[in-house]
Amino acid sequence: MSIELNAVNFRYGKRQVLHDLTFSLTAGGFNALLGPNGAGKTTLISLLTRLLALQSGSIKIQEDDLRQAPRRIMASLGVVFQQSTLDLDLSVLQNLEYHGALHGLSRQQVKNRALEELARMSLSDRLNDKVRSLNGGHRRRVEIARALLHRPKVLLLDEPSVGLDTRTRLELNEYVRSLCETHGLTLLWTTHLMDEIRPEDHLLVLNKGHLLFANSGAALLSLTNTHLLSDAFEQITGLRETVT
Ligand SMILES: Nc1ncnc2c1ncn2[C@@H]1O[C@H](COP(=O)(O)OP(=O)(O)OP(=O)(O)O)[C@@H](O)[C@H]1O
Repeated sequence: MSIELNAVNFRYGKRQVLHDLTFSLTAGGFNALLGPNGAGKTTLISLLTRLLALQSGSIKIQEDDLRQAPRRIMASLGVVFQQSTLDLDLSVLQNLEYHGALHGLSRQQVKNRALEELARMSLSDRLNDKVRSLNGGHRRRVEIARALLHRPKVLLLDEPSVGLDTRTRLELNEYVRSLCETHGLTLLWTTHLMDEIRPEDHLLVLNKGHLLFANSGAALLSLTNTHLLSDAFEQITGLRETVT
């Protein structure tokens, strides 16, 4: 499913934090939104999910304008926010049931779909466990399963690997990539960590609200005449990569 932004600007009060953003995402593929802290990644996700209202410019998802067809667009989006929104004292299934109900799914549908997604993650046996008992990587996977319950065409993930150790981060990244193939999803993964990115990915590099680059990782390597994406990122943003 294609996503296109055209001349999007955004201000918090008088402070402009997104500047004239025009780009599109590769349909059915892994798109990486890269940028250091404060670049505007979360603001952009908030506009796409309508948590913030668009002030100027337009966002189109598969020919639908976000302002004109918000319901249809929201039904086609799945979102994993930067801060976890799971209730730790509810079971995995209970966390999913509420979300399913919001999307008009019956309990049985939720259970079937939840089992389907959790099986893919080898977590079927944790359906009735409290989320509190899961490790960080598994909690993130449960959030992804929840975001996929209503079978969206687009999955937006806002820095999903924050707080995870390197191995868990990379496993999660690998898993999400496999979803592009199994679900035909258009994926937007935001991060500031270059080891989560591959040369074949479509990259959008944002810094201080300006789009610095929009093309493949391989094109970024060629543009900066470097061999490592981390060096290329450093060169284009003028910043060293920060690991949190
Ligand atoms: N509610 C707000 N009011 C005022 N300024 C804000 C607000 N939210 C974010 N900002 C500012 O907007 C800019 C972009 O922030 P945003 O959170 O979108 O960036 P980000 O790339 O997601 O950063 P991070 O990686 O730290 O989450 C920053 O300068 C931030 O301080």
